[in-house]
Amino acid sequence: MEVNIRNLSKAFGNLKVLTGVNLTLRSGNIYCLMGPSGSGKTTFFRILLGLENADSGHTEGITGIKTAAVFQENCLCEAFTPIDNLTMVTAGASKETRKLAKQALLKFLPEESLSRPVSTLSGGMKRRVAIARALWVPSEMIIMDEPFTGLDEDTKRMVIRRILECTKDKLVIISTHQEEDAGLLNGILIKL
Ligand SMILES: Nc1ncnc2c1ncn2[C@@H]1O[C@H](COP(=O)(O)OP(=O)(O)OP(=O)(O)O)[C@@H](O)[C@H]1O
Repeated sequence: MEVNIRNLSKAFGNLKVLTGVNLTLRSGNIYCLMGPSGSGKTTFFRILLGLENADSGHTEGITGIKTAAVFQENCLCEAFTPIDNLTMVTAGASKETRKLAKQALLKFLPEESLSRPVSTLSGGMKRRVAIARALWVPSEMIIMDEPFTGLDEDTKRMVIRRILECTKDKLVIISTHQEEDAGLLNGILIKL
């Protein structure tokens, strides 16, 4: 799968956020999107996800592809458990599905945390649930907006190992402020 982004521009009033962005993104790669705060990383993701319209330019190859995302705000259902947060994004919540969701989450979190409401988890634990959910849902493309925020160094490295294991044939785009993350992810650097 190949996604082509051609001459993409976006402004909010007088503020030019994206100006003539040209990129070709291919499955099997992890792209690390870097740029100072306010350079338009989230805006770029929102355009790819269809949540925002570009002012000009276009994207090819993205219509209809299954996409998973980690947003900066986690976007979890706080009253529900981590297991519920995974099963609710896939069809059905059979015993078997719940068992698989639990197995997926155990790679990220201690067992005791999986059956209490997300609202009782720490910030870093919530982040891990959001990442586990994006890796759990069937997808061809995964977008992660600063997924490592709030994770300590060891946890970040564990999460990166999981991302590498789970995304082999997918197109993955991850924004980060740490250039070393691109190295850890064997990622291709994109500077905005
Ligand atoms: N809906 C909006 N209306 C007006 N301005 C907006 C809107 N969305 C984003 N902006 C502005 O566009 C600029 C880019 O924002 P964006 O969130 O894309 O940056 P970012 O690179 O993701 O930043 P950070 O690294 O801090 O998350 C910022 O100046 C922001 O205030």
